[in-house]
Amino acid sequence: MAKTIAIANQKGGVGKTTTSVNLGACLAYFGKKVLLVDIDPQGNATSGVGVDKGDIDQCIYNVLVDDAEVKDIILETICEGLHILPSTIQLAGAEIELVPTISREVRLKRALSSVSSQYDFIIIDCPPSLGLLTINSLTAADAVLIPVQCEYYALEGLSQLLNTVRLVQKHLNTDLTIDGVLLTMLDARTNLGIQVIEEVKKYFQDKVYTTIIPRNVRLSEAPSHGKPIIIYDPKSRGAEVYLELAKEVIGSGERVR
Ligand SMILES: Nc1ncnc2c1ncn2[C@@H]1O[C@H](COP(=O)(O)OP(=O)(O)OP(=O)(O)O)[C@@H](O)[C@H]1O
Ligand SMILES: [Mg+2]
Repeated sequence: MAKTIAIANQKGGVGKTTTSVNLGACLAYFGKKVLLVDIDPQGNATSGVGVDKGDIDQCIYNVLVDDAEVKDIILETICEGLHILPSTIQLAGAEIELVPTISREVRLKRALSSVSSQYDFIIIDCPPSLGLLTINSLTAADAVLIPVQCEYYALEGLSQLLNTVRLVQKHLNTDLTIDGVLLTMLDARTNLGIQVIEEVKKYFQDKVYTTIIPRNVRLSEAPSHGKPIIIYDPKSRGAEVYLELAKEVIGSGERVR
């Protein structure tokens, strides 16, 4: 069985997709079999691994709404060992279309269980909201990784996210753990970044990843080339830190297959 990690924060632009794509690619680089699940209608993780959204007939929308088989929709990516369950803008309708359906919160979990044994890790890139798509992700996950940008108001909104995690733990997925907070986009030249690190560590203590992701221009360029950083610029600082994060994630325990 794969270890399933949801990358979630309802705040926009904190590094969820950058982390999903690059953690996924780096885990695959270390020989792990990885499924990247794009559950954001923006489809940034899909294009970030080189898949042209215009070429896709069916996406995760069909899995969630039409009960399509996951195995028929998964695509290979430019990284060996990294597969993607893609998303397109069609998914935007799912949030509303799922509302009146039976077992609407467990659809992703059920769908992924059919392929889980084929992977070491399943990484879910969540949208910037706490709606049904994020609830489905938290219900399907063993762990949640929360990217937090090293900026003012970094902790704002986190109590709402933690509350949602607690509700999912109580009602839908008792096994869900918070594996950690990942500090992202640190600008080491500013005192602000250091202050945010201290504040986050005070609040989350040992639940903060040792790896901290700095601001790195190569990381922001890579998506427009449809490549994860280890392919776009393997010698960059961005590649180094995401490899470090992948090691940390592998070290913190895979499920025994
Ligand atoms: N470490 C970094 N250094 C420089 N730029 C970064 C870094 N991480 C992310 N970015 C850039 O910041 C922007 C937001 O990142 P990203 O798309 O990963 O956030 P997100 O949380 O997925 O956003 P959304 O909530 O819209 O899904 C993107 O343009 C991305 O390229
Ligand atoms: Mg995103």
